[in-house]
Amino acid sequence: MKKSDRDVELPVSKTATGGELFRSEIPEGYRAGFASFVGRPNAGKSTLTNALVGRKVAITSNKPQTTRHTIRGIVHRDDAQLVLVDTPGLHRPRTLLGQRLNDLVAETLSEVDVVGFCLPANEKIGPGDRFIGQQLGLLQRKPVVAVVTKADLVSREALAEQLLNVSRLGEEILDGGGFAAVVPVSATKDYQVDEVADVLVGLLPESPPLYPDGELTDEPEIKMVAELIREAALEGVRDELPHSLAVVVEEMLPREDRPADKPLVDIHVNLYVERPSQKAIIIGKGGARLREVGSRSRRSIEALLGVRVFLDLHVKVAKEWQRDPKQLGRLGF
Ligand SMILES: Nc1nc2c(ncn2[C@@H]2O[C@H](COP(=O)(O)OP(=O)(O)OP(=O)(O)O)[C@@H](O)[C@H]2O)c(=O)[nH]1
Repeated sequence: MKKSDRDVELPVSKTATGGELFRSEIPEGYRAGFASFVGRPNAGKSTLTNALVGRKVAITSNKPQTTRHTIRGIVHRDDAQLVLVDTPGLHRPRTLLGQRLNDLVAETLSEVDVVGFCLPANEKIGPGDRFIGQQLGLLQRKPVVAVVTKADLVSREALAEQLLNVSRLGEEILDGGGFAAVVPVSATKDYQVDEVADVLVGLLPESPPLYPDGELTDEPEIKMVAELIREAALEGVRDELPHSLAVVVEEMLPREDRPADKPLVDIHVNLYVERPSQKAIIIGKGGARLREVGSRSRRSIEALLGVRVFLDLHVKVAKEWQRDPKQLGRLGF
């Protein structure tokens, strides 16, 4: 047994959700690395990520130096640690053009160990898939696993046919033998989710864990929650609110008097903007936008924490907070 260099001696720690997340022994043959799901919108990437990460989630916002991408979740297993990250270039190819896309693809090449290319079982392979596939073709020697999602929506025959079509696509777009594997999955019916994890883990390098299990404390958990809310709040209004939004989790506590099998975490959050006009943007007409931000981020927070969450969002104006060191400190910058 060997220990990771980074596996610092921490006391056994409990998260806000009660999970025990410390492990000091690393078995022989342990694998760890980064994977990223790509695929056109609606392909099932997020649902699969959530299903994989499930309750075993450990959240951390301490990004290791090897990646600048957002960590969606970490699958901790006895034999491996699979870190699921976003690769923006492949995620939303249509918003990027030419060189920039190529750069992002090259960046991905150096930063993830394996790519999971999601293709829905119930939809024909289309130009969007092909486009992403071609970009993946530029990732020389990077294993690409084709994940045929939403397998529950089609018959066995249709699934078999789609698997064949996907394999053919792999041979067409990837040099040297196509996809490393083609795996059907249903994230909502929990069919083959572990299989997807096994295949991805099998393609990771042997390595000690990138994130010590025991590192998880409430602090990075809170940062991650803030990051998720910030992302949801900026969705679609990034241009109007470039860097003017700070999210502060004021309190995150398990609610008392809940049955043990139905825990609930209360999260109180302030969103700070610089101007009243920005506040209006965040809140939206009749509060509609803020409600949407709340429900969208609540879903991802619940997936990450593995518990139900009550999310209480407030928007406040903190004038010119970016230029005021005192305010910056208070807002966690
Ligand atoms: N029946 C079924 N539906 C699924 C499955 N996985 C995802 N879906 C549904 O497909 C839709 C899209 O899933 P997402 O996981 O949001 O897809 P995505 O690829 O992350 O989408 P973007 O964020 O737009 O890129 C949602 O309505 C899911 O509920 C599955 O295994 N079975």
